[in-house]
Amino acid sequence: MAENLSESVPVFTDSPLKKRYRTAESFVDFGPEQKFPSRPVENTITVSDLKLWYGPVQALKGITLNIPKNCVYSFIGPSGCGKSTFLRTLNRMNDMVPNCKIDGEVIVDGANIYDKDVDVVDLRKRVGMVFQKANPFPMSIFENVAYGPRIHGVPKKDLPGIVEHALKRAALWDEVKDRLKSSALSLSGGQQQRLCIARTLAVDPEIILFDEPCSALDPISTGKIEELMMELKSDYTIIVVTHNMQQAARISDYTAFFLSGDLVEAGETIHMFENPKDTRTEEYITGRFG
Ligand SMILES: Nc1ncnc2c1ncn2[C@@H]1O[C@H](COP(=O)(O)OP(=O)(O)OP(=O)(O)O)[C@@H](O)[C@H]1O
Repeated sequence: MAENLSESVPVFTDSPLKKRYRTAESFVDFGPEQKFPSRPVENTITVSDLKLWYGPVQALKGITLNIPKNCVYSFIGPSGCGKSTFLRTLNRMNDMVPNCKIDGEVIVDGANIYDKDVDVVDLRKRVGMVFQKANPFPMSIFENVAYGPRIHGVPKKDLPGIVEHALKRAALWDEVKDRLKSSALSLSGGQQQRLCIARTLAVDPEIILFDEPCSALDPISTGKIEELMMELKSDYTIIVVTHNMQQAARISDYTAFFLSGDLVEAGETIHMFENPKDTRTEEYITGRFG
């Protein structure tokens, strides 16, 4: 079995992609012998012909995309191409935008999240979100993480265990375990972002949407969040909007490239960066535009 698998998978050793990025300022390295088995994947989100308008302006022009379970999926593309808009359609965050109209289907766990009877609060518990700028509540570290479970009716006696577990999972526990009653606003920017991740994890989501989670962070804090996203995919599906192509290449299993409201190309990250099918993708990832 193992032999068959190793025969059937492409092995990238000294690829043009590695050369390209090594000669640029980045540190992208897919490792000496990364293997990408063609395996059957189970999708957690299936999007069909999704269109979105802000008033008269069409921001998404018919997006069709499958997102597999337990992966990191990056959305890339130039400013204004619609990647954040698309991300927000996956847990109906655009519902709050006046004059926003949506057409098409987003199936999560077998049900269209745009059906009339969908409980949006429950949807956002299952599909959590971490924003560009860390936004802790002006309360203690403990209360920030306990907030979600509390409003979802978790008994008080269970909160300390949930908070500890979420903070450990967000790789923050060791840094805050002796100051849980301190204000969350006393944490550094990177710690605040990990606290926001812990807050999201505390309500036990299946999918976590990250909207440029590192854009306000220094390289060390960015590295910690990237490492965390890669660890979390064993239990969650991670979807991340990023402007940083090196980041997409470093952390994601799959990448989708958007341009002017269209999905130009999507697939395994290694294949997209190594051998893009569309010249517009190639131009974007090689820095010729955007
Ligand atoms: N609330 C809104 N009302 C009206 N237009 C909007 C709104 N949000 C986004 N848009 C428009 O929709 C288009 C897509 O925006 P979106 O923020 O999704 O792009 P993006 O690719 O995430 O950009 P960036 O990388 O700059 O964040 C843009 O033309 C933008 O101006």
